Amino acid sequence: MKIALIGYGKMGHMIEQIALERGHEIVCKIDVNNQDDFDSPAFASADVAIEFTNPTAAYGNYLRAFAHNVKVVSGSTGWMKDHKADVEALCKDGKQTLFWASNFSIGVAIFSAVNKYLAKIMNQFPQYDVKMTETHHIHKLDAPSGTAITLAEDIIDNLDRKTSWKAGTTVWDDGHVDGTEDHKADELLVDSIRHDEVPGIHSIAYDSEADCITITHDAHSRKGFALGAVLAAEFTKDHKGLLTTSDLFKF
Ligand SMILES: NC(=O)C1=CN([C@@H]2O[C@H](COP(=O)(O)OP(=O)(O)OC[C@H]3O[C@@H](n4cnc5c(N)ncnc54)[C@H](OP(=O)(O)O)[C@@H]3O)[C@@H](O)[C@H]2O)C=CC1
Ligand SMILES: O=C(O)C1=N[C@H](C(=O)O)C[C@H](O)C1
Repeated sequence: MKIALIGYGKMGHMIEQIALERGHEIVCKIDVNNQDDFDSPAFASADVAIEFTNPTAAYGNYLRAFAHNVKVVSGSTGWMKDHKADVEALCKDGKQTLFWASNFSIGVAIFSAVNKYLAKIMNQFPQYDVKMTETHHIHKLDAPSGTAITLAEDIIDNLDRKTSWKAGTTVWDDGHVDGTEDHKADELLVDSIRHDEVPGIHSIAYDSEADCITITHDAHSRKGFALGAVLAAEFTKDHKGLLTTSDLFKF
């Protein structure tokens, strides 16, 4: 299939490599310096555009792709709080197509199922309090991570004693700490750590006086995210509307 890349940074490069290995053609690569290429015949010829940029650029990129009727697969995080409703309206009844996931790795899809199941079980055990910690590289622009927010929303949907999530502290490599651990009992605290070049670690801990149960997903590299994004693009070519990983990985 023909793929356009929007954003040619760490993820864009890895997606290109995996897409070529899987026999796809990269018809166009758009970065900050060649925005006019959105209006090129090469971009319009793409079956799907794969977008990995940043929290502020993502939504505008979707609009530019939709203007040329190009379907989008995107992993950019941090834009949902401002534009979730807009995107839902645009993709209603398959008018436009966006496959978005806060995390494309198969491992996180499995981890997410375990997270939901564990949260349900914990309704029977009020002695455990739950907390989440995510760790990423120091270049990351958003905190908490998109994956942490998705996992937190899944806990809130399944564990009666938590009704919302709250960003806790962000601890930096130099020891500097932003934010506060203050939170109400019904708020799920999500802490962040920004360290070196860590690709992404998400840990959920249920702590009681007697013991602690922790589940962790630890990405060894960005390869799993990139492979998932290419699998999503292959799926999106033949589907319409607002899509996500639960449409792709069914278990
Ligand atoms: N869902 C998932 O599985 C994953 C999601 N992510 C998310 O994907 C996003 C990108 O991550 P990553 O590749 O590591 O980040 P990078 O910073 O390495 O790459 C982003 C690229 O997008 C470019 N860019 C910025 N603005 C625009 C624009 N308007 N149009 C086109 N390109 C633009 C940047 O250029 P410049 O540097 O010049 O600004 C840079 O080359 C982040 O939001 C991250 O959270 C990351 C990994 C996995
Ligand atoms: O910025 C990153 O690198 C990552 N971002 C995503 C997120 O915010 O959850 C996914 C992954 O953890 C890497």
